[in-house]
Amino acid sequence: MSLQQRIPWIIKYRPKSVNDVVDQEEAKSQFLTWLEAWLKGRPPEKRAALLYGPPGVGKTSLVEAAAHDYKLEVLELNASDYRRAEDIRRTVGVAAFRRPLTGRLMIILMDEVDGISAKGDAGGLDELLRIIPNAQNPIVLTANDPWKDQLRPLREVTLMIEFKNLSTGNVVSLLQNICDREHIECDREALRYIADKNAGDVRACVNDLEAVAEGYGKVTMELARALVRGRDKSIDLWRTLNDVFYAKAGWMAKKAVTNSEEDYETIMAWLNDNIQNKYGDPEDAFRAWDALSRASLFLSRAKAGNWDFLSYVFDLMGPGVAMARQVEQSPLRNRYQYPSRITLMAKLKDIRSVRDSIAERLASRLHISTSTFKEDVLPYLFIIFRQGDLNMAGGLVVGYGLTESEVQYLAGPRSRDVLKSADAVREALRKGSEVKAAEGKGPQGQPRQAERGSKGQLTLDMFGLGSSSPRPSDDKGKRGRTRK
Ligand SMILES: Nc1ncnc2c1ncn2[C@@H]1O[C@H](COP(=O)(O)OP(=O)(O)OP(=O)(O)O)[C@@H](O)[C@H]1O
Repeated sequence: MSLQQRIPWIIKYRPKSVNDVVDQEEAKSQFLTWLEAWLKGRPPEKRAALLYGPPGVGKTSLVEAAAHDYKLEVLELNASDYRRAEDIRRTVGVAAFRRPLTGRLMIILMDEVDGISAKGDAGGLDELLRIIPNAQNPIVLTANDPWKDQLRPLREVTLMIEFKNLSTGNVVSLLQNICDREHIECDREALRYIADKNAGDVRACVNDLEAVAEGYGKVTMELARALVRGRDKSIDLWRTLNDVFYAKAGWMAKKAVTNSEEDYETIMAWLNDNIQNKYGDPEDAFRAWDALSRASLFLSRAKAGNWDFLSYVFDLMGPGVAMARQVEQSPLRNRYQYPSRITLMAKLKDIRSVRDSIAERLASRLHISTSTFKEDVLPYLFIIFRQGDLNMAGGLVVGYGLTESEVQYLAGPRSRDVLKSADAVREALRKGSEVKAAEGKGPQGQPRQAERGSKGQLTLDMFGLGSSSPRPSDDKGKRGRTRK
């Protein structure tokens, strides 16, 4: 793994062994007794265990840690993705009766079974109930709230294991341990503050700790107070971005955007400006930006009253951006950056209108349709403006007469550099014109294009924007003009 990549602390410090799971002694003992019955070849009467309790207290961690200790495979599924009877049959149904090649047991882990709704299930729950009593592999279900009515039959056939919130003292020690291993200076009182604010949710605590430490290099009470109290905004946003960019599956990214306290446009602006920071591959980045621009389209339709479109907005902003990263690489290590004000405004106004205005103007210059432009040309413009040669980008700005907000759209965080480069191109063109004029006035009075090019001067031809093209708007009247 390259140094550029970083692993979020909740993954880095996930318990590797059952001993690392803190403060859940009773749950641990119940779960291990149940699992050991399986391992001894005497499957327990209840062949599924239902681990329940508040979020972020170690339910999933315990299952993964036990699998690690006993060298068992885990098949992890998300119940909300496996609602239909057919899906359950194809996944849990097959796995429950099959031994992996190692011949050892395989734990089937279904997260969030309380996400199964009675209405939308199309038989998923019934199918699960049919499989459990005969399963040949241990099935583990997790839930935050197992007391919903429709889960009653499931409660009857599973071993219910309760997980409680961790005590503040244990959470503080856990956070202190992370700080020590990261060599981060921390104030114990600040850790206590973070633990209190999150009321036993270790995932939230570790995320908050990382947000403070990563942003400031230390964890003081002052920082914890300022940041953790304001978590609804800054930390929630940070968490949303992290959960999208580091999502291992589409549903995780979707959950991140739907659970965020931020408004959709703000999340979009942040994602937009940080895609480049996180995705090193231009094609990944393009796919992510493309998904975002579609999300923006659906959002405007939703706001026009078609609220059904909101679910597409979530799909495109979350899984659309997360799954755009197809290469086998972790996101880059770069820190998140605040979207520049102009970008934010441009995005909030409407990303699409900027895109459409570029498409309309440039498509007619290139004699292609706007949809061909968007599909075949725009991706290259993104690459040139965001990662390519600045001189080329500057030339395109001048040649196509792009406005500042259009440059913002194409270049994102690099727009200032591109605008500067465009100024340099204008200046070079101006000087070129002066030379031309001077040569025109010379004794022979015969300036030759080829000679000027060979002197290394810039011309719009160099950018494929020769004089046959219509003149760019902000260049009108300047080309060929001489300065006295
Ligand atoms: N008891 C614990 N001991 C050590 N680390 C923990 C514990 N509980 C949670 N964590 C940390 O918090 C992260 C999230 O925990 P985990 O996924 O196990 O929570 P969960 O109870 O399954 O939550 P959810 O109900 O939201 O799925 C873990 O990666 C780990 O870093």
